[in-house]
Amino acid sequence: MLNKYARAFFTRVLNPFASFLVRKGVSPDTVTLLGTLGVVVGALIFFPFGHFFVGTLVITAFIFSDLVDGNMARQIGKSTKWGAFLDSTLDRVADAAIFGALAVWFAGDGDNLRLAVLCVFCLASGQVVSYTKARAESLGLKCDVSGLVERAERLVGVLVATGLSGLGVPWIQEIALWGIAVGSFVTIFQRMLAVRKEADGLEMTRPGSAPEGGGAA
Ligand SMILES: CCCCCCCC/C=C\CCCCCCCC(=O)OC[C@H](COP(=O)(O)O[C@@H]1[C@H](O)[C@H](OP(=O)(O)O)[C@@H](O)[C@H](O)[C@H]1O)OC(=O)CCCCCCC/C=C\CCCCCCCC
Ligand SMILES: Nc1ccn([C@@H]2O[C@H](COP(=O)(O)O)[C@@H](O)[C@H]2O)c(=O)n1
Ligand SMILES: [Mg+2]
Ligand SMILES: [Mg+2]
Repeated sequence: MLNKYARAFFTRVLNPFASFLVRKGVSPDTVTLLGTLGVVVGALIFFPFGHFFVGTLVITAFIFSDLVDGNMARQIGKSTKWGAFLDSTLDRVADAAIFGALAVWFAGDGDNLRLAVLCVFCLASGQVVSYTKARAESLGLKCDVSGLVERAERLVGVLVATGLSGLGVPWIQEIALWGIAVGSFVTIFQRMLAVRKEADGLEMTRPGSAPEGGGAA
């Protein structure tokens, strides 16, 4: 949903900054790499020690690089397959750092095993959500349904709630984590059903055709 409705707005807002970086000769890949590094370092330095508010601000500052890199690539007319691969792969790394660092806090000084497990579930289910689309596309199948909770929802949910929790708002983080966990679980099935439909449709038009791209796991 956010991807559909908020992306255009943020693209317009970030456009001047992306143009500035292009003029300075910065490459989209550099922005992808530095943005991810900032998110990972911000998450690992602050969240495992319970510094939720500052951590959220640092991560938020870097996470918007994910919208800037693609914008820059489009401005210079160099949207490459390598860039798409790098962007998506590092998205997974950033997501793992955010939810993993929160899990470390809750399993340790945060002393809340339920939330630690919930963070691990959010991490794992979020990665599966992304994998469904990546695997479908590698098989030449469309995964047209975005689903209830995509990456933007996961990030906004966890960051807003963690930032507010750092300011002392009670329960907000637990509510957001449950929302992300349930939403991601539903999204996995939404995407699997969509791909199943697409695969069945292709099978009807090309019965008995050999599976494509079967080598990858
Ligand atoms: C007093 C308040 C204290 C609290 C402070 C809180 C501050 C934090 C506030 C906001 C955090 C904002 C987070 C920013 C979100 C960043 C968005 C972003 O990068 O999203 C990435 C997403 C996807 O990008 P890609 O196309 O590059 O990636 C694809 C994706 O990874 C796919 O994964 P999947 O979805 O399938 O799981 C892969 O399949 C694919 O391969 C990959 O390419 O980009 C978008 O979706 C674009 C839309 C972004 C919308 C951002 C909206 C932020 C909006 C508002 C936040 C403001 C809230 C203010 C809160 C105040 C609190 C009351
Ligand atoms: N280093 C990069 C990063 C991205 N791209 C291209 O942009 C697309 C992603 O756009 P976002 O707005 O979601 O960042 C991606 O699919 C690539 O085509 C790139 O070329 N190099
Ligand atoms: Mg990007
Ligand atoms: Mg990305």
